[in-house]
Amino acid sequence: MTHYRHKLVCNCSLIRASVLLFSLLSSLLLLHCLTDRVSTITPLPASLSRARAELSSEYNAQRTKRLEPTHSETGRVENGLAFSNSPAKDFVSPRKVSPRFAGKLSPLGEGSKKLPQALIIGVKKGGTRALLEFLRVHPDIRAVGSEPHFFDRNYNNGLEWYRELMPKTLEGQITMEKTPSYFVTREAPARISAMSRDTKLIVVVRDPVTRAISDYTQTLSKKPDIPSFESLTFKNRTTGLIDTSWSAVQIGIYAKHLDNWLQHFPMEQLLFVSGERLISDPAGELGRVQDFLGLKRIITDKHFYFNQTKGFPCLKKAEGSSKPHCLGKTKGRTHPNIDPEVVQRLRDFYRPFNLKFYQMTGQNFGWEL
Ligand SMILES: Nc1ncnc2c1ncn2[C@@H]1O[C@H](COP(=O)(O)OS(=O)(=O)O)[C@@H](OP(=O)(O)O)[C@H]1O
Repeated sequence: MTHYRHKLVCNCSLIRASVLLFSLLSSLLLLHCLTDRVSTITPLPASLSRARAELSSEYNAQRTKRLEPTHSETGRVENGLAFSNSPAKDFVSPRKVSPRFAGKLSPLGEGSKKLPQALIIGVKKGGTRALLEFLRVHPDIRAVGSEPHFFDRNYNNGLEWYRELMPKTLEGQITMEKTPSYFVTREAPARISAMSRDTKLIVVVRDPVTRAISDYTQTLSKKPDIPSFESLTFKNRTTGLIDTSWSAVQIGIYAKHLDNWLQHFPMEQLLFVSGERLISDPAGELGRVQDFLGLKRIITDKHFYFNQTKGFPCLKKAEGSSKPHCLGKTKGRTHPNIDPEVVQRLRDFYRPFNLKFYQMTGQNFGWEL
């Protein structure tokens, strides 16, 4: 009996020792794995990366807010382009990140800066800021907040300079930027094609007459002493000859500008977004854009509400935020009243170009002709 009890005690100690040894080994193994995870960050499979990206979306938005330069009236960069999207100093362990602090740029700073695969190339005052802000809600899109003006003003800085401006992206995410002046820049198509022949190009177009008035309203807000819209429209008011060298008029000759792009890109690589429908049916236009970019239709009706005070659709939640977000007060300015005769003269001027543009794009934009 004593012998049996002794044997039982021995067995129990042996089992206890084995359990202890096993748990010690498991802890060591776990520690090793964790160390390995931090020192060598291997890219995650696309689906996992995306899931993580979605989880960390707010974190990124908060960072982006801190890092992005402020925009001028025109949405142009005021404090230079050299801002960074590199990981914040206030490192947050991914396991500690609550969904509230999620971001497409993971707190580990994963991903890499890539040249854009898609660009919003125009048109000025078409609604380009609204489109970009709406698109940024998509977890598979990462965009530069400012306008880089690389293919017009900053081309001599080189592609590496341009790439440095881009936010980091994970596998499967699309890098984007918007610079509305590209559409009217003669050299832009060849330069973009030299970067990549596969670049997807998005153009937000708006009735050229309203666009011209919007353009003028913007200039007037900065230089209140400029001549009237009516006098700037004409080379000679008595003969009624339109001044096509005035940029406010020139930009709206869409067919002419498009012709230049078609020398370098096939039509399938261009998408035309209606600036008017972007206001009346933002989800509808965003659906087309997501399809064009080969993305899942994530941005839908549920993301928008119509803000009566602003008079425009706004986001229920901006990228990574839980708060409603409308564009700033430089978007949706009140236009001055323009002499109806001048407006009519401009409509007559644009009619043939608009018809040509409808024909080229195979889309009827419904502008008053
Ligand atoms: N959701 C929403 N909120 C506010 N504004 C909106 C929106 N959607 C389109 N728009 C129209 O966008 C026009 C400005 O166009 P852009 O952003 O392309 O201007 S810019 O070229 O970047 O300066 C701006 O032109 P104006 O109304 O003349 O100010 C707006 O009509």
